[in-house]
Amino acid sequence: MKKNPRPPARASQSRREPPSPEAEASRAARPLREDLVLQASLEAYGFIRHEGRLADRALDFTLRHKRNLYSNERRAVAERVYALLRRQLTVDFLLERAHRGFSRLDKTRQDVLRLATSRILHGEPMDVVARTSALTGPNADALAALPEAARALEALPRDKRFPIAASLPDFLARYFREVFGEDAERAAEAMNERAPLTARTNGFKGDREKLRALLEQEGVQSSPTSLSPLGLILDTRTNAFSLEAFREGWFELQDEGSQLLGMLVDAPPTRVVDACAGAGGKTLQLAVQMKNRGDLHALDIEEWRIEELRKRARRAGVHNVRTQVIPPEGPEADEAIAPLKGKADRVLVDAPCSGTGTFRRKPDARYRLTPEMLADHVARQKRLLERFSQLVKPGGRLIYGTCSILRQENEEVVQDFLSKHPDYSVRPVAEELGPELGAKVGPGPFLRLAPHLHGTDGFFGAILVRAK
Ligand SMILES: C[S@@+](CC[C@H](N)C(=O)[O-])C[C@H]1O[C@@H](n2cnc3c(N)ncnc32)[C@H](O)[C@@H]1O
Repeated sequence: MKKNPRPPARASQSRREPPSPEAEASRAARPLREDLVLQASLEAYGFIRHEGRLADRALDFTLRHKRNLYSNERRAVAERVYALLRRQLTVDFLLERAHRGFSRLDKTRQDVLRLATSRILHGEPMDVVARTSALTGPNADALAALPEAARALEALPRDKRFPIAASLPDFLARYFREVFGEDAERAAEAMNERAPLTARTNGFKGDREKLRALLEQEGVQSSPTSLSPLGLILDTRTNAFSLEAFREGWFELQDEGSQLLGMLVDAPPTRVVDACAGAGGKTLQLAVQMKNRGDLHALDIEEWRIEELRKRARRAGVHNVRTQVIPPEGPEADEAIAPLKGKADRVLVDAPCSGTGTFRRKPDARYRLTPEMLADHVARQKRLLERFSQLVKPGGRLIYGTCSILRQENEEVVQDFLSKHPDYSVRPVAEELGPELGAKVGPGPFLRLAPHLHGTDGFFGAILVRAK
C-alpha cells in the first residue's frame, strides 16, 4: 500500500453525499495509516496541552482540516487523544522514570512518547506501538522501561499513589477521598472510563420502545437505561445527529444522570422557570412534563446557547417555552427577572459548576480547574440560588442541581441557602422518584450520582420546598 494515498474524490464531497455503507465498511477495515494518525494526534493533543484549548474543540478543529483521514483513522485520533488525557499524570510520572532525559526532550518528542505510553497502558503491544510511533534509540528504550516505572508507582504509599494513578491534581484527589472514602480509587477509575452515548426519548413523539424500534430500523442497536425510564444507551460509534429519528425530534442526547435531575422538577403545566437553561437539555424534558402547556421560562446569560435551545425546541415540537437572555449579575439581572418574582411553581437552578462529575466526557477539565476557580463557582452558585429563589411562589419548589461530585458545590451550597431561608425545607428525592428508584440514587435526601455506582455522570440534585 502507498504511504499517503490520495484521498478518494468522494472525501471532499463530505456532508451531502456520504459514502455508501459498503465503501465506509471497507475503509473501516483498512489498516490505519499510522503516520497520519500520529501527526493528527500530536496536533490535537498539542493544542490542548500546550495551548490550553478545550479537547472537543481541538479535535474538531484538527479533524476538520484533515479531510484525507478515513473514519477509522479519525476515530483512532480521537480515542488516542482522549485516552492520553485520561491518564496524563500517570503517563508523565512513568516517562520521567523510564527516560532519564525526558524533561529535556522537545515538546513534540515528549508528546510522541506520551501517546505511545498511553497506548501501551491501554493494552496495545509494546513492539507494535514502538514501530508505529517511529521511536528509536533511547526513546524506544524508554518504552521497554515502562513496566519498572509502573512498579515504582505501585510501591508508593496510597496517598502519594492515588493522584498519580487516577491522574487527578492533588487538591481534587483529596476531595475525591473526602467524598468517596475507601471507594475513591474505584470512583476515579470509573471517571476515567469512556462515557456511554445516551439518548432521552422525547415523550411528544412516542415512548422509548417505539424509539428503540425506529433506531433499529436505522441499523442502531440500543438498550434501555437502568435508572431513567426515558433513556436508551446507543452504540458509541453511532453518529446520532445523522439519524432520521434525531432529525425528526425523537430524541436528544442527554446523560442518564441529567435525565434524573430533570425528573426531580416534576413540572406542572403552570409556570416554571429553568433559570440556567443553557442549550435546553433539561428545558425540553420539562416541556414534556408540562405537556406543552403553561409557561416555561428558559433563561440564560449566553445568547448562543439560547439560540441553540430555540432550534432544539422547534425540532422537539416544544411550544410552551419563552426564552430570555439575561444579564449575569447586578441590578440589571434582578430587573430582568422581576416580573417573575414569587410567581413560579418550580424553579430549576442547574448551576454552572466545576464539572467534576463529567470527567468521563471532558477528561481535560481536571487539569484546568484550580482551587480558586472552585471557590468562584461556589460563590456564584450561592448568588444564583439567592437570586432565583425569589421567583418561587409560596408552596413552590426550588430545584438545585450540578454536574459536580464535590460537597462544596452541592450539600454545602444547599446548607448555606437553608441557613438563610428558614421558610424552605428539603423534600427527599425518594418522595419524588418513588421508593425503588429513590433508594438507588442516594444515600440521603439528595440525588447523588457517580459513574462507579450508577453508570451515569456525577450529578447532584436537591428539592427545596418553600412554605405556603
Ligand atoms: C450547567 S449549565 C446548564 C445546562 C442546561 N441546563 C442543560 O440541561 O443543558 C449552566 C448554565 O448556566 C448559565 N449561567 C451562568 N451564569 C448564569 C447567570 N448568572 N444566570 C443565568 N444563567 C447563568 C451558563 O451560561 C450555562 O448555560
